[in-house]
Amino acid sequence: MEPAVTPIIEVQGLTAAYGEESILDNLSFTVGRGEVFVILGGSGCGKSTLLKHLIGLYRPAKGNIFIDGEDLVSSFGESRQALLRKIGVMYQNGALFGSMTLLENLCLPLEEFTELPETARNLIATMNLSLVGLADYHHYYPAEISGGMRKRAAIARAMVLGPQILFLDEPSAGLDPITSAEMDELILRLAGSLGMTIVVVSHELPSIRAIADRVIMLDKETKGISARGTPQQLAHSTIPQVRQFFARQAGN
Ligand SMILES: Nc1ncnc2c1ncn2[C@@H]1O[C@H](COP(=O)(O)OP(=O)(O)OP(=O)(O)O)[C@@H](O)[C@H]1O
Repeated sequence: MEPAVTPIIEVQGLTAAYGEESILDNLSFTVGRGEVFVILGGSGCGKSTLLKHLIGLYRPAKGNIFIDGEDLVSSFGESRQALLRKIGVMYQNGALFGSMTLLENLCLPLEEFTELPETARNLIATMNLSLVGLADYHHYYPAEISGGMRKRAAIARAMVLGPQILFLDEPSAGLDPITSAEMDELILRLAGSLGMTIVVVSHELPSIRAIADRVIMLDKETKGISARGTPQQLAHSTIPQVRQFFARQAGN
């Protein structure tokens, strides 16, 4: 028998609410190590809400989240900090500091969270910029580079502390098709070469088809997961709503 592999993320019975209003109800799923896992769904179905729970920004109304076998929900203090260090996040708008160069943006978390000397910090920051193809741009300010490059720089910053899991909120949003395809290639390269687990919130179906090992599709009506599986499985779903979602994009 194959040894059971602990999933890197395990969500059990997650209910998420803002005040009295529940947005997600009793969600359970796992993300395997090294997977590119996509959270998909229409506007307002709770994708960002789920992401914010997975990265520890919000605590669930009910349920458990295990990261690398450790309980995120009840963690606190130093062990919570250690757990959160396993996670890197790229927010939808990148959120780089405009007054700092790309290198300075990447050095900032290293200054804040490590005791490394400046030369080591610069080396790690430069290495991470190289990983996303921006080695030659380390002295540029965010406003001096394109939107796609800013997103790649934001991914490099999310990786600079060496997380095991990378969360990307809508990495292709607002990018033209070519730049979006380059973003897909980058995601596949990071997962393939570095073995990172990457959780992507997206509703860009061409991109989902290109990158996803597995997808969960959230449903606003039921507040649950309406479909789960590989993109190929979802394209042949017996649920018309899920099938239509994929078919619509295929016609574009
Ligand atoms: N901080 C908040 N307080 C109260 N309600 C919120 C808050 N954030 C989101 N919501 C509500 O929760 C629901 C889900 O929002 P969420 O942003 O998670 O959806 P989404 O799937 O990411 O949507 P989109 O694709 O449009 O970004 C929406 O009805 C939204 O209005």
